[in-house]
Amino acid sequence: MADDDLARLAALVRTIPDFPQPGIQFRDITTLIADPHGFALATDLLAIRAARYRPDILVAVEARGFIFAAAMARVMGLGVVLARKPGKLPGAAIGVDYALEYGSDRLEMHEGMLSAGQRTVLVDDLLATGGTLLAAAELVGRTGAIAAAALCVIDLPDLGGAKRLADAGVPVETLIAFAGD
Ligand SMILES: O=P(O)(O)OC[C@H]1O[C@H](OP(=O)(O)OP(=O)(O)O)[C@H](O)[C@@H]1O
Ligand SMILES: Nc1ncnc2[nH]cnc12
Repeated sequence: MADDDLARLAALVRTIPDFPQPGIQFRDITTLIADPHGFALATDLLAIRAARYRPDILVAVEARGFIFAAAMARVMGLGVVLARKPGKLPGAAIGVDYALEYGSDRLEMHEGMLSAGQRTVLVDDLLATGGTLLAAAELVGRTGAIAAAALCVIDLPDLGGAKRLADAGVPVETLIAFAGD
């Protein structure tokens, strides 16, 4: 993977200060998603890395994780299980509450979507504190399936998410990082 490619991806992410609250540098990936070359490049690089973990299925985190996971799944010939924000899933679901860089939230997954021993790769757009992906990994673990890795486009390394996930036994791979916020 060329450094130029990664620099191109980083340049497509827009930074919006003080959103959603003062002091947060919001890394807006919508500008990368809207760029056809940037989106294809990010998706292809994530799919190549995800394949190394030999997943049977991808687990996508709402909302922007859905976009990347869907495109990766097409490249990889896999399906996608959705980890959704509360109250969205129509069937019986399991849920995990978690803390965010700002506030708190909950992820839910339909029961019966994963089976014991199945290998999953978790997909989201951005890793900050790691709370969201830890919650997704906990949901996967409750089903008996394996969270083999987590893949994101962006890492905010100052918030320590990669270490929290590694400590929980889930290696994280990211394409680009923004530090010093
Ligand atoms: O590593 P963490 O500290 O958990 O933060 C990362 C999460 O934050 C963002 O989503 P957000 O919670 O803003 O929700 P949204 O995708 O529904 O907008 C991002 O898309 C990740 O899912
Ligand atoms: N700084 C940030 N930018 C974009 N998404 C985020 N999710 C959590 N922290 C974020």
